[in-house]
Amino acid sequence: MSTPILAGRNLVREYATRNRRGPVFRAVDDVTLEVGASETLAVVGESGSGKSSTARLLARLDDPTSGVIELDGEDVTSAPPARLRTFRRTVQVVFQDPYSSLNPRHDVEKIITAPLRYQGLGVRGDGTRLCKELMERVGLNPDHSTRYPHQFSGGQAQRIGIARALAVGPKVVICDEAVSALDVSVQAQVIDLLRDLQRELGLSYVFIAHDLAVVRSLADRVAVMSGGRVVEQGSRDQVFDAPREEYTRALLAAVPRINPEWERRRREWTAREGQD
Ligand SMILES: Nc1ncnc2c1ncn2[C@@H]1O[C@H](COP(=O)(O)OP(=O)(O)OP(=O)(O)O)[C@@H](O)[C@H]1O
Repeated sequence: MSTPILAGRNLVREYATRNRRGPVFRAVDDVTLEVGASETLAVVGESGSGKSSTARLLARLDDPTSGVIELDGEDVTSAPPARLRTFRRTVQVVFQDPYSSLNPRHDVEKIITAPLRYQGLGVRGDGTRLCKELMERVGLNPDHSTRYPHQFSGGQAQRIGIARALAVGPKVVICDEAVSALDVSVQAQVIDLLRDLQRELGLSYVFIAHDLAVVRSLADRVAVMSGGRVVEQGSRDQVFDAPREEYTRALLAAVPRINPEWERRRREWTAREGQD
């Protein structure tokens, strides 16, 4: 890989424990990850292994206790606000739960064009056209730009989140469990969309997931996390076909564990499918 487009080096994130005088809890422990242009790096691991905390650091939504974040080789760890705004033009995030990450009081056009307003890129006049183009691009009916999040199914709402991420023309999209709570068939459709977008736009993805089946169809490289550390990192084929670590072998062999909260959402969102 030439200079990675986004990298985290020796990242550490400590949280204070409930007992403030007690020891700090190290959720991310010396993690180094790199993603190259048009590449997908999958970060996998069990619940609590530190994936989301790492994603938040890479997205500059949280500050590392120590370590460095680099964009195109430039250290942006303590970037001033103006630089951070440019960073957000290049690195966007799609979150796990589309409903809680989309403002329920805003219509789709306002949601999708929000990052442009944040960037001060001004969307007056052509905001509607841009929104409709993006909606079409992610497989949504552009006539629904005046609808609100609750009027969409889970899969459709996640497409809105993807359109919003694309609005500023990013190079990297961090997908934090972006398809985990979707029904399996909807999951496959959203993954197909992500793959098409990558091909067309040359996007890089950091794809956070606990579901290895999902990762296999998308990843170029895989990093396996456990207890806040990266325990194994390699090409998709190496990690899947010849895992070096016992932990990875166990993860590959594990029967997917049902998370009751995701199951509840999955049922609720599935009920909304085909609503429109
Ligand atoms: N703000 C916080 N304050 C204290 N502890 C936290 C905080 N955020 C995360 N943690 C802890 O850090 C550990 C790693 O959490 P993280 O969410 O990064 O893991 P994960 O692999 O993404 O798991 P999940 O898939 O369940 O979200 C967990 O033990 C979690 O309880």
